[in-house]
Amino acid sequence: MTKQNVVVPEAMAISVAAVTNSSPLFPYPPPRSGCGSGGAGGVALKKKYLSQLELGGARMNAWVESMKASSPTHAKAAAALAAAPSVGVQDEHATWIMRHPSALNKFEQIISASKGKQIAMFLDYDGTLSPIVDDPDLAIMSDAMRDAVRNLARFFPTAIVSGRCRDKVYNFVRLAELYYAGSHGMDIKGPARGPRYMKAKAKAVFFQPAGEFLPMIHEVYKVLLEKTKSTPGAKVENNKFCVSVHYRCVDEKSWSGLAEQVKSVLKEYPKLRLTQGRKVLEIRPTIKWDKGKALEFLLESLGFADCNDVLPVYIGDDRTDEDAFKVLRDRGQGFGILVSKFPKETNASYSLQEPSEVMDFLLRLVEWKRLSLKARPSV
Ligand SMILES: O=P(O)(O)OC[C@H]1O[C@H](O[C@H]2O[C@H](CO)[C@@H](O)[C@H](O)[C@H]2O)[C@H](O)[C@@H](O)[C@@H]1O
Repeated sequence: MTKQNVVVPEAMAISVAAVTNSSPLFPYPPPRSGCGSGGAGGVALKKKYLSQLELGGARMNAWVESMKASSPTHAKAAAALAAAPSVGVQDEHATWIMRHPSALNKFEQIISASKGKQIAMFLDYDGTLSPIVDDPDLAIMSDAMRDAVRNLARFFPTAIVSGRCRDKVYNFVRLAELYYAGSHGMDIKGPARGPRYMKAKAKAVFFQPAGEFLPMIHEVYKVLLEKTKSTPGAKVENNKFCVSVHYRCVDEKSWSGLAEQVKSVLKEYPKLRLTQGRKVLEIRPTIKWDKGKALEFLLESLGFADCNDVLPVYIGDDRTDEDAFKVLRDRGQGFGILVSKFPKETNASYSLQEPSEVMDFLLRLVEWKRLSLKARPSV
C-alpha cells in the first residue's frame, strides 16, 4: 500500500468515535478540520488508533468500523443511541441543536445576514434534494422539489454540487438554468447564459481539473466491476472523474471482504485515493480538489472573488460536503446547513432534518425574496 491512497485521517477519526463509543454524537467527523477531535483526549485516542492502524491487521477493522459508521441510518448506530441513557442523549441532542440550530427556526437570522448581499445557493443532491434510497439509480427528485429549485434559481444563482457525474445529476435535476459541479466538484459547468440578475458579472463556466485522470478512472471502474462481482449487493458506479463502490445492499459480514477487494485494486493506482460517503467507498484522484474548492471556484466565476457583497449558503448531508462547510467557516462568509436527523460533528452553522425541510427552506427563501421585491418602492 502506498501512502497516497490511504485516507487515515477520515477513517481513523470516524473509527475512534465508533469504537470508543465516547459520545452519543454519530461518528461523522469533518475531514481535515481538527474540529471535534476531542481536545487532548481526542489527540491521544487518535495517536493510539494510528499505532493500531500501523499494525496492519487493525487497518481493515478500522475501515470496516468506518464503513459501519458511514450512514446514520445504520441499525446498530440507532440501537446504540436508543440504548444510551435517554437523558444523556437528549442533552447531547439539545446541545447540538443549540450549536447548529434549525435553519427554518433561524430563518430571520439568516435573512438579516443577507442584507445588501446577493445570496448564492449551493445544493448537494443525494440526501439533500432527494431522499437516500437503496438503489442509486432510483434517487429521484420530486416534482415539488424541482419546482422549488427552479423558483430559487429565478432569484439566486444556484449550483448543484454532487459526487455523481455531472450528466447523471443533470438527468435527475433537469434544470438548464443551474450551475452543476459533478464528480465531487471535478466537473463544473454553468448555464449557457448566466442569470439575468447577475448582469455581466458571471463568466461562462467550464472546468475539469482532473481531465488527465479520465482514462485511469475508466480503467479502475472496469477492474472494480470485475473484482467486486463476487460480492452480492455491491454496486460500482462510474462517476466519470471518480468511482463509487456502494455497499448499502451488501450483507455486513461481507463489508470487510469488499473493502479488501477495493483496496487491493487501489494498490496498483497510487495516484488515486479512497474516501467514504454514506455506505459508499469513493475512489478519486489525489489532486487537491473537493467540493470546497468547487464552491470557491464557482463564487469566483459568479464574480464574487474577494468580495463582501455575497452570502453563500451551502446545503448538504455528507462528509464530502464538510469541505464546503469548512470553506465558508474559514472565510467567515455565508453559512453551511447540514441535513441530518442526528447530531454529527460538522462545520455547518445550521441544520435541517431531511430533504422535505430543505424544500421548506428553499420555498421560504423564494417567498421572502418575492415579498421583498414587491415591497420595493418603484422608481
Ligand atoms: O454528493 P452527493 O450528491 O450527495 O452524492 C454522493 C453519492 O450519492 C449517491 O449515493 C448515495 O445515495 C444513494 C441513493 O440514495 C444511496 O443508495 C447510497 O448509499 C448513497 O451513498 C451516488 O450514488 C454516489 O455516486 C454519490 O457519490
